[in-house]
Amino acid sequence: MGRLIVVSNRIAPVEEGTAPQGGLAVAVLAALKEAGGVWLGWSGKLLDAPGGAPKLKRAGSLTYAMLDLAQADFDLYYNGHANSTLWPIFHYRIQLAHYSRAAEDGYRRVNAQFADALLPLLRPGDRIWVHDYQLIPLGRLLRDRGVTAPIGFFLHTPFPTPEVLRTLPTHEVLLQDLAAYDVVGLHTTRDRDALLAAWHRGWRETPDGRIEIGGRRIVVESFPISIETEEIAADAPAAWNMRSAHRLRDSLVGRDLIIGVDRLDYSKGLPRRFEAFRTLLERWPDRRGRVSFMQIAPPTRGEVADYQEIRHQLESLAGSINGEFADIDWVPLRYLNKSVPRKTLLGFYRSARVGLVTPMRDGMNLVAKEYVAAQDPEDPGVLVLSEFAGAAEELDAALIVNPFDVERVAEALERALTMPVEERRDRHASMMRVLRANDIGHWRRRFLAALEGAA
Ligand SMILES: O=P(O)(O)OC[C@H]1O[C@H](O[C@H]2O[C@H](CO)[C@@H](O)[C@H](O)[C@H]2O)[C@H](O)[C@@H](O)[C@@H]1O
Ligand SMILES: O=c1ccn([C@@H]2O[C@H](COP(=O)(O)OP(=O)(O)O)[C@@H](O)[C@H]2O)c(=O)[nH]1
Repeated sequence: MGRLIVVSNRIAPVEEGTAPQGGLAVAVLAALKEAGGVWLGWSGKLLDAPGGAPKLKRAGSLTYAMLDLAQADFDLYYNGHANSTLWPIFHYRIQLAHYSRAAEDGYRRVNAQFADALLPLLRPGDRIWVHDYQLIPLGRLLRDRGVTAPIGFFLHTPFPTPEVLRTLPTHEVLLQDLAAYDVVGLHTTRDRDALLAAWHRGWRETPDGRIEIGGRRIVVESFPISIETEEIAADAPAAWNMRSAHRLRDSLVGRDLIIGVDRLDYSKGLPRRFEAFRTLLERWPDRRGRVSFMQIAPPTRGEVADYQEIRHQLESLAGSINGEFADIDWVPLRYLNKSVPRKTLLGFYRSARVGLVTPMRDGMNLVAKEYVAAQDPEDPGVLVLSEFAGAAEELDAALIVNPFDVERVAEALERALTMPVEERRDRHASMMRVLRANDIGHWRRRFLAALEGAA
């Protein structure tokens, strides 16, 4: 088996002993340690005139290749086309998409820089695994440069239905870019079906389940990303005993906790989620003084105007809910604009009676899975989950809600807060079966087996 070459916009912390954050980093690091190889990504540095070649750092059989970018290119590539055009369209927020040719040119220019940086690092027998919407053109750019190695692509966001995708003026180019890969992985069958529908009559399914398109046979499959289920379940009791978790529970003085953990992104449905909590307090006045909602929302992509806008909106909503309901000894909504270490989060999840995960659209949503895995199986909390999170396809034993229906979300919260322990245990056990069968190792092995098959 050859080396594995991973390319993603961000790479996991390079410092020795730093724990990787999030499913992607955990899975990619495990795969790279197993096979040896290279992880190419943006260095996190923006320079006036970057050198071109990535900085290399070796860690055993793994080489990190870190590419500096020019500030002007980064604005067009990351803040521009990736996060102001593709991200909103892929999350069905077409009114928020701001397409510009200049931004798309910048996006393609940076993808070409990634391709040029990767070429000298490749060896015969390598397999290449490209991640996410920031790098869709990369596979075709590598092919143009003569690379014949198998190249797989995994999309971490949803893939929109054809009518929504058509709002991207250059969607045909994007579809051709995707067809240049040997394996295209998506989170859910819904995303896979959307991609096949967008390719409309240009493909046919072969008897072995592959897709023949543009004279090539490729794999187009759903590979739902997951978490380190056993590790999280094993670590959660100790995390529950950490000082931070004790401080949280002490501050609750016996009140129930509802928890939300999301990047401060408009796709996560936070304004309606806050409104649902307000509705809970309005319709069930007994809940006042007896339940607290803690929303952890680290800021993200702060240079993009729509992210600044959602931040202002939430500050105003949090203020208005607390202003209306807070008492001298109770603040209903705790709204934190900071990131919390993942280990600490496990203790918080386990302390919360309800995990509230209500994105308007989300590729997967690992927080939903982490919340479940961190629960005490004897006295588990309840997951309230949006039907528009990829995780809902697997976690159907959660209380599934439509996040556009604020009243219903409030009703689900009330139901979760009053759910008998037997029902909570049953639902939890059912979700844990799914999370054990499809953990992060399973996800990685399935994708790599498909890529190996292409080789
Ligand atoms: O790199 P950023 O711009 O700071 O954003 C962080 C990541 O956000 C997105 O995450 C997605 O991947 C998760 C794991 O597959 C998935 O559960 C979630 O639903 C997605 O939103 C983005 O796709 C990544 O590229 C970003 O690095
Ligand atoms: O303050 C925070 C907020 C989030 N996370 C982690 O970031 C990841 C978020 O992944 P998810 O799929 O839920 O959403 P994304 O941010 O990738 O869209 C999860 O592993 C969280 O545990 C974290 O470590 N600290």
